[in-house]
Amino acid sequence: MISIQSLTHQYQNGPNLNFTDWEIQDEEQWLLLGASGSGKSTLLNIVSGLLKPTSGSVKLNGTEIYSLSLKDMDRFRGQNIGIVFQKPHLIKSLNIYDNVALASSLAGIKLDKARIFSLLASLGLENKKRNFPDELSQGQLQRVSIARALLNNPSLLIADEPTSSLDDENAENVIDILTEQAKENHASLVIATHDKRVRNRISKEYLL
Ligand SMILES: Nc1ncnc2c1ncn2[C@@H]1O[C@H](COP(=O)(O)OP(=O)(O)OP(=O)(O)O)[C@@H](O)[C@H]1O
Repeated sequence: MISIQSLTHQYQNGPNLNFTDWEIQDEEQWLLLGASGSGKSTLLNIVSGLLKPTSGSVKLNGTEIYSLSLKDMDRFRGQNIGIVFQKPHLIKSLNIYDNVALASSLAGIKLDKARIFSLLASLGLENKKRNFPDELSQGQLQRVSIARALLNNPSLLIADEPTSSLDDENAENVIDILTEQAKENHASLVIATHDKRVRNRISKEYLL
């Protein structure tokens, strides 16, 4: 379970943002909606442990994440939160298998080869393990980043605008993949978007 309480963020030379309290139960799927500049990225960064809020609390499965040291926070994030960024951010000199595997070594988790193989297979990438990022399409790269986000069995999967640059068919595929993979991996899912195509697919909404 994830909860935010009395959360605020004051940017230096920027706005003071206040976030309504939010509880996400295990395996729930939510949309994070708001106009441009309303604070979606800020909230995602706070919830994923990347940006310390000015005040308030973020709890994930009973752990107050901003009470952790930076080192413990990095490890905690790697073990509990999977993030699919707008761009895949893969390492060009590593093949697809190694790019995904990196997520477990960074989180201090023992490499589980079988899990990498099964994730890549479930995302239609079993034939791309030995290829390099340059050799894949944008849609395939996005699926690699979903595999990487899921590798450590996170309890929370976060996706930031995953459909913004996709046509209708691919947007639908990515939503199917995210919702199905979250379910299969027993993770809660938060998708930040203003894409109307996504709004028809997930009913719970947090509005900024
Ligand atoms: N580092 C910063 N310093 C000062 N102000 C910032 C900083 N980062 C963001 N802001 C401001 O905080 C507000 C929220 O920004 P944020 O990026 O969270 O919005 P968003 O909802 O994700 O927007 P978009 O949909 O356009 O990506 C905006 O007014 C933005 O200008």
